[in-house]
Amino acid sequence: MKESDNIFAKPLEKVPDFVFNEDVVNVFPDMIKRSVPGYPTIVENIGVIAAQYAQPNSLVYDLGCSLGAVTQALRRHIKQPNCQILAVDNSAPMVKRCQEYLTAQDAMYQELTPTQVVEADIITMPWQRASVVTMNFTLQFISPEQRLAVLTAIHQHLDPQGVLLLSEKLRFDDEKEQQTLNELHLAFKRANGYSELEIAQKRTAIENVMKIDTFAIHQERLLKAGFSKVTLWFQCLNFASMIALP
Ligand SMILES: C[S@@+](CC[C@H](N)C(=O)[O-])C[C@H]1O[C@@H](n2cnc3c(N)ncnc32)[C@H](O)[C@@H]1O
Ligand SMILES: O=C(O)C(=O)C[C@]1(C(=O)O)C=C[C@@H](O)C=C1
Repeated sequence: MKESDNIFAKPLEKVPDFVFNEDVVNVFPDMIKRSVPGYPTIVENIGVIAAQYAQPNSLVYDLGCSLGAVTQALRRHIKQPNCQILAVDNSAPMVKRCQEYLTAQDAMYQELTPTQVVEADIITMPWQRASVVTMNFTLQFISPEQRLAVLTAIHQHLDPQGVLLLSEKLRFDDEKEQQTLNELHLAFKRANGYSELEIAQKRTAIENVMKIDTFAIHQERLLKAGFSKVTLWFQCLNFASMIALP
């Protein structure tokens, strides 16, 4: 049963750093839909875009898969023969629940792309060649000093006809733009039923563990990692999704 997110609804003596634990897993579908403007559109169209780049007989990564929303979209849209999806997350409760959801999807639909869910750390795991890599609001939780190495490894293992699909919360160098889009994001959260207390406590919880960059920094880092072209295909308020070509 999908629960509604009220993790930060009561005043906390000390707000702990945000962790993708069992409590978050239980409310995650509600939390991310009410916190990330455009999330359903991004997830579904990652499936559409990935299907244009997936190569036959290749691996597809969903990095930081959480409960597998993107993995399920990939399974619905990718039709190339003999593709395999590797859904990766370093949260044990996320991996356990993701496997349960994918098993349920298997029971409802025939001939979905075979998928394996693994608990692993993107920073240290061994890489395999792939034609599609998705990182949907995951890189922002990896420490900034480790992001280039991760993206370089992804590029080195990416099929020349493949693609990296990267979604991130953005910050903006222009002060007025930052203030406007940040305020509109808070309005989005209020419109989705979050109280001022929940918004404030969630901000405190993520401020040390979720470090966001500008689009320019993402673009520069991706080009440095070896990607040839970075295209912004979607933005809703301060949340965006990019196509990075090898
Ligand atoms: C905002 S959630 C991603 C949302 C998900 N991709 C989706 O579209 O529904 C971030 C996820 O990244 C995972 N994560 C964070 N750091 C990681 C790491 N170093 N290795 C693997 N997974 C990581 C977290 O456990 C969490 O499930
Ligand atoms: O920026 C915020 O206020 C958020 O809650 C963002 C965000 C995210 O982008 O991943 C943070 C944690 C949860 O995974 C859901 C949403």
